[in-house]
Amino acid sequence: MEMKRLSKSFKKGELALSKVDFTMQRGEVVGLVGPNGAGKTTLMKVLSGIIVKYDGELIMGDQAKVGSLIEKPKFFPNRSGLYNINYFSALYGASNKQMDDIIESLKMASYLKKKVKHYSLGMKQRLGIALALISNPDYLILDEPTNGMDPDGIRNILGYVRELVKERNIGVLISSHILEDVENISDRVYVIKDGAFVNQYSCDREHEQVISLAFSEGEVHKAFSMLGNEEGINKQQNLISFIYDGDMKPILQHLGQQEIYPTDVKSKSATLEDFYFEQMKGEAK
Ligand SMILES: Nc1ncnc2c1ncn2[C@@H]1O[C@H](COP(=O)(O)OP(=O)(O)OP(=O)(O)O)[C@@H](O)[C@H]1O
Repeated sequence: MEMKRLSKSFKKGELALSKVDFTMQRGEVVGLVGPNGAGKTTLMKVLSGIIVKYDGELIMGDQAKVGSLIEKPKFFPNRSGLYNINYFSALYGASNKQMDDIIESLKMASYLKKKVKHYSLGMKQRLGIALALISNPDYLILDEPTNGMDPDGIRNILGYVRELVKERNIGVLISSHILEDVENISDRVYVIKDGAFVNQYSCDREHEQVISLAFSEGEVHKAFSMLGNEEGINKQQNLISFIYDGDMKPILQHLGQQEIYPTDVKSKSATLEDFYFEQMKGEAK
């Protein structure tokens, strides 16, 4: 699935998405993160065919099917979950065996006979995922699928999505504000801000470290101005931190030449969260 130079505006002169290039292969999980209003849902709606008026070129394999869970899916609220599942299964010609597998994997059996209007948010999310899978899609688009779920539920859903990718070789695009979840499940993550992709994060970048250097109060400002050209550098009180993938020795020697020595040096593996805040610099945390 490929999207070239996607632009979308809802209001004249205001672009919700601006020249976005996107690709997703079958067999991979792609994350999508960004602040409220960045354009995540709009992109997902275009990719899943809910929004059909846009500028740009969407390229998809012949007869590729897309299943999606975006915002509030349309259920029959006065009917049971089972009724909803049977209704949509009949519509898409899904087999009973296929539906039984989905129900079992999503652990939905205990509340399937309840009316959907009495479902909790997490139950509705699971039903939405089940319905997105009924058409046996090649690509699955999930907009905040773990919203409203308890920790057990989140683990179950994310584990299930990973299994689906492996067993059925589908491609999954998933958004969430829980960056740790996105990092755990994705192969790579697009970071979107103000309707444009600002960067991409690869989830196997183990080599990158977040370095934290502590300085005495008298020296922290001088150290900051000396290190100021390190990418994504941050200063909080007497701590200076930045993402770094090289040898620290030259940096410490550079400071040492001015007789500035950190009182403490710490490093930890960089995470999606570190990367995200580096990209969002200037935004409120
Ligand atoms: N139907 C619509 N009519 C008018 N403007 C819209 C519509 N849908 C989205 N927008 C605008 O497009 C921009 C992107 O919205 P979108 O819902 O894609 O953001 P998002 O990244 O999914 O945000 P969130 O994290 O809050 O879900 C916002 O400025 C929003 O107000």
